[in-house]
Amino acid sequence: MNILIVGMGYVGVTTGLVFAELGWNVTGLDTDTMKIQELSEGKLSFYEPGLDLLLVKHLASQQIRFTTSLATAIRDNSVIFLCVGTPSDKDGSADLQAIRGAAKSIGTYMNDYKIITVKSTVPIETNRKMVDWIKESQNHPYPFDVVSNPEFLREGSALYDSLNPDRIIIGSDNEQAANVIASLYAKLTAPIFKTTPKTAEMIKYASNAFLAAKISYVNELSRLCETLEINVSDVTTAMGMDHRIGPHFLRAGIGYGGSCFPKDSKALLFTAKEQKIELRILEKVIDINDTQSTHFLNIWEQKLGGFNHKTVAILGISFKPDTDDLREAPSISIIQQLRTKQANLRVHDPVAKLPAALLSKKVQQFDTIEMTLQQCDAIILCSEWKDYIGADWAKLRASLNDFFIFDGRNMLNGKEMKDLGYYYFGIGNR
Ligand SMILES: NC(=O)c1ccc[n+]([C@@H]2O[C@H](COP(=O)([O-])OP(=O)(O)OC[C@H]3O[C@@H](n4cnc5c(N)ncnc54)[C@H](O)[C@@H]3O)[C@@H](O)[C@H]2O)c1
Ligand SMILES: O=c1ccn([C@@H]2O[C@H](COP(=O)(O)OP(=O)(O)O[C@H]3O[C@H](CO)[C@@H](O)[C@H](O)[C@H]3O)[C@@H](O)[C@H]2O)c(=O)[nH]1
Repeated sequence: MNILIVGMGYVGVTTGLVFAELGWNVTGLDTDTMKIQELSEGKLSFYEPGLDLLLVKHLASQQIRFTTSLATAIRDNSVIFLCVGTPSDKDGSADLQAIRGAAKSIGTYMNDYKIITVKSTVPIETNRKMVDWIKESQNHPYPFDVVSNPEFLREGSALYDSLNPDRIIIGSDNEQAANVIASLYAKLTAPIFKTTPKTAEMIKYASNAFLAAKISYVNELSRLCETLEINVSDVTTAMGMDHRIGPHFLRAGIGYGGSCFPKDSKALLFTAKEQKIELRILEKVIDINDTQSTHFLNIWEQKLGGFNHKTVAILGISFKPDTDDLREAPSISIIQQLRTKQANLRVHDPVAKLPAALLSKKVQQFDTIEMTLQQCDAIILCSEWKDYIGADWAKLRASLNDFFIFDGRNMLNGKEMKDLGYYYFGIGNR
């Protein structure tokens, strides 16, 4: 079967390469000609462990190819996966411009039966609307089915997650179309859950909002633990030993970021408001996340005696380790807050680069941890890269002017850092 993937971002590239790995013929399409040119040369436009090698492997095997030629790609492929972006609009709703654009192109260029599968995260009822958008743009009423197949991969472990999913959700009103999509995943061992398109759409949002809620729950708890002088990590480690709670997504920190939790929680809230239903827990989840970094910056400011004219190292700017994605990264909000407090910032990340608009005489990025820490008064850790966990903190002390470490991810051992002579403060973690 020939598969077309529309949208060559994190999800599209990973999905395409995974289908190539499973033995299918894949074409990757994007409107961004530069991206397609680079992919055709074996280069990724983003950092994601393992994908680079797989890209080179499947370019060589000709299991995957890339194009910007919409009409030909649509005609040549019977199964089309939509992996285009669905970013937040100003009002919090999902911007469906790219999805609608792709649907119209498919309607315009299709020449026989197609299964159009939506992998992008889209609001409830979008799959139903897709049918109308495609029909409106058809010159001839070729038959087609629209299937919802939401994606659950995490950045930083996209390949592993896609090859080892906990479940595969297939939402379709047509059993035959659902079976075709299920057959594409036959070599994976994951359970397949078949349902209606709108239930599939809801499963995606409900899952992300629940994971975000777990994080905001422990983040709010971390504020109380901080004042009561209780180590929140000890509390959550023990909580996680209860199999009804589970150990995952209980790490307190400066808040969740990334291209999904912030936008998807807002989009679900928008849908609820449209239906005049209150989702009060979700409202609080978002509010706690929006205020978490400021809550702890204020505490750290007091410990340090003010950020004014202090030199502060920011270690780890990506929204989580093993990615260079800065979308909604808490580090960016922290950098902006510290700039208004007149701090001088020295920034480091193993792969992510600060956008030029954020760089200035007072905000500079360096290539090594050692260079970054020169003459710093304090360090703020924003994402838990292994480079920081495994750093030689005894040696690094020599570069510093003062020894404050504010650990926004509770990634270092507080006792060990104090033994090395640092003033260590975490998130609800003394
Ligand atoms: N990033 C993740 O970890 C992740 C995980 C699960 C689900 N999702 C969802 O998957 C979708 C894609 O996310 P992403 O992070 O891969 O997005 P992205 O922004 O990295 O990539 C989207 C790509 O689509 C392309 N595009 C836009 N309009 C197009 C069109 N009409 N035709 C062809 N290409 C077009 C863009 O040029 C871009 O390359 C979103 O709905 C997101 O919520 C993302
Ligand atoms: O205990 C935790 C776990 C995560 N985070 C933060 O939460 C954010 C999101 O992390 P993660 O979920 O690992 O990464 P994403 O790539 O954003 O993946 C989420 O969003 C994707 C897009 O929808 C979904 O496909 C995935 O299932 C879902 O985990 C990051 O800022 C993490 O630092 C915490 O603060 N504490």
